[in-house]
Amino acid sequence: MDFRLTDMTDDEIAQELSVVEPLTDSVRDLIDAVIRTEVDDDVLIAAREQIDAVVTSLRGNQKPGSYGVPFTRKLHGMPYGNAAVGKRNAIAPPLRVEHHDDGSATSEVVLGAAYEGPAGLVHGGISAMLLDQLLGEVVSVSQGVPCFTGTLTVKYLRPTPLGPLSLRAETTGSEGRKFFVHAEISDAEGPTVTAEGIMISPANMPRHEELKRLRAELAASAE
Ligand SMILES: CCCCCCCC(=O)SCCNC(=O)CCNC(=O)[C@H](O)C(C)(C)COP(=O)(O)OP(=O)(O)OC[C@H]1O[C@@H](n2cnc3c(N)ncnc32)[C@H](O)[C@@H]1OP(=O)(O)O
Repeated sequence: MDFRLTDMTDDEIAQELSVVEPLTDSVRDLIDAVIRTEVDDDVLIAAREQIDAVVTSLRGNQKPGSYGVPFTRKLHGMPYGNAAVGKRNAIAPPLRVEHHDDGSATSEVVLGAAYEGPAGLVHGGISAMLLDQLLGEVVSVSQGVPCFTGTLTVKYLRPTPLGPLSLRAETTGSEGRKFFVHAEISDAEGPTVTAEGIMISPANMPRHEELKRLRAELAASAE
C-alpha cells in the first residue's frame, strides 16, 4: 500500500479544491443530464464532440495510475479519487461525512438518477457502498488508524427512494484489531437499509507504522 505526504501546503490544497470541486460538480451534472436528456440526435452528436475535446484537453497532463490517497502535512488523508467520497470523482455521490464528539458519523445526501436500481429507487450496490464508506470512516477517524472492511452484512428493510437521505454510523464494540460497527440509511419515514460491519486494523501494515512515526514526529515538533 502506497503512503506518501503531499508536497502541497494547506493553502495550495484549498486553492486546488476551490477549482476542482466545482469541476467535479459540473461533470456530475453532465452525467445526470446525459441520463435524462430528450434532445435530438444532432444535439447529442455535437455534445459528444464537445466532451471529447474537453477530455483531450484534460489528458494533456495526467497522473499515471489512480489518484491514491496522499496525506496532508497534518496527516489528513486526501482520497480524492475515492468511489464514494472522492472530491475529484464525479461518479461518487456528493457524500460529505461529519464526525461527532460521541464517535458517530453522519451524512446528508441527495441521490439522483445516476444512482437508480429499480425504477425510482436507489441501487442496492450503491447503498452498500455508501454504508461501507461510512463504516470505514467512523472507525478509522475515531481510532486514528485506517481500518479495512473485513465483513459487511447489509439488510435491505424496504426500498430506498431516490432523493434526500440521511446516513449514520457508530462503533458498537471492539476486540483487539477488530471493530464492530453499525450504520443505516434513512428516508423521511425512517431506516431503509442497515449494515453491520467488522472492520479490521490490518496487522503489520507499513502505513500504520509510518503514520505512528510521523504523528510522533509532528507531536514532538509541536512541543
Ligand atoms: C478513512 C478510510 C475509509 C475507508 C472506507 C472504505 C472501506 C473499504 O471498502 S476497505 C476495502 C475492502 N476491504 C478489503 O479489501 C480488505 C481485504 N482483506 C484484508 O486486507 C485482510 O484480510 C484484513 C485487513 C481484513 C485482515 O487482515 P489481517 O490484519 O492480516 O487479519 P488477521 O491477522 O488474519 O486477523 C485479525 C482478526 O480479524 C479477524 N478477521 C480477519 N479477516 C476477517 C474478515 N474478513 N471478516 C471478519 N473478521 C476477520 C480474524 O479472525 C482475527 O480475529 P481474532 O483476533 O479474534 O483472531
